[in-house]
Amino acid sequence: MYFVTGTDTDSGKTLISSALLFLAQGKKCGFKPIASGCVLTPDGLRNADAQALMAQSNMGLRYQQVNPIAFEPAIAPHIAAQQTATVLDAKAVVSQLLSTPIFTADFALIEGAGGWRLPLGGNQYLSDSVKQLDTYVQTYQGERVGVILVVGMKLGCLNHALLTLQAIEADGLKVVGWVANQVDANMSEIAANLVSLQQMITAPYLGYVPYLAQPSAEQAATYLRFDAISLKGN
Ligand SMILES: Nc1ncnc2c1ncn2[C@@H]1O[C@H](COP(=O)(O)OP(=O)(O)OP(=O)(O)O)[C@@H](O)[C@H]1O
Ligand SMILES: C[C@H](N)[C@H](N)CCCCCC(=O)O
Ligand SMILES: [Mg+2]
Repeated sequence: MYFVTGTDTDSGKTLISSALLFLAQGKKCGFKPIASGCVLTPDGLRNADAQALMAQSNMGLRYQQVNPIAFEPAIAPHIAAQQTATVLDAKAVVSQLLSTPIFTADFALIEGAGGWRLPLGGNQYLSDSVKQLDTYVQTYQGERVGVILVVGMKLGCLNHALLTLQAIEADGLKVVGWVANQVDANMSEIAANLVSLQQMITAPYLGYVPYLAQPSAEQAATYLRFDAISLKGN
C-alpha cells in the first residue's frame, strides 16, 4: 500500500499517482480520502483528482469509497471543514479507507492533499492518518505503507524536499520512491537541481518527468520506473 505525498500542493501528486496506477498490473485502485476543490453535481460533490485516479483504477469502487471527504472550495481542507461544521479526524480517514476492499488490491495508492503535514484541525494532521494506517497494516498484514514523494521541480523545491523527508522520517514512515516532476516550465538549472536532489535523497529514484505541454497519465508514465519502487514498503 502506498501513500503519495508531495513537496507542496500542485507538485504533481495526481499526475504521478495516475501514471503509477497506469503502470501497475493486476487489481489496482487509487484513493483521495480528502479533497477540497470540488464541483457540485446532481450526484454530489466531485473532485477532479479522485476522478483521475478512478480513471486509472479497475476495481469498480464507488466515488464515495474513493473520496469520502469532499469540500467545494479549493482551500485548506480544515478551513473548509470549519465552514461546514465538519470534523476532520485522522482516525476517521483510516476507518473509511479500511471499509473499502483496499486489501484485495495488488496495487493500492492513496493520494494526500497538499503536502505531508496537511492540517486537519484540532492538532491533527493527514500524516497522523498515514501513521495510523501504517501501524494497522503492519499489525494485521505484516506490511508497511510506503511513501512516494513527488518533488515539484521549481525554485525552492530543495528545501521543501528536505523538510518533507525529515518529517516523514521523524514520523517513522519510509520513503520507497521519489519522483522529480517539473511543474515550472521555465525552471533554471534542472540538471544541477536533479543532481542535488539525488545526492540528498537516498530513497529509490523513480524518474524525472519533464514539463509536459499536455500532461497525461500515459505520457508521464513513459518517464517512470515503476519497478524501482521498493515493493514491500520496508
Ligand atoms: N510535469 C508536468 N508538466 C506540466 N504540467 C504539470 C506537470 N505536473 C503537473 N502539472 C500540472 O500542474 C497542476 C498540478 O498538478 P497536480 O494536480 O498533479 O498536483 P497535486 O500535487 O496533485 O495538487 P493537489 O495538492 O491539488 O492535489 C495540474 O494542472 C497538472 O496538470
Ligand atoms: C485546493 C488544493 N488544490 C488542495 N486540494 C488543498 C491544498 C491545501 C494546502 C494547505 C496548506 O498546507 O496550506
Ligand atoms: Mg492532486
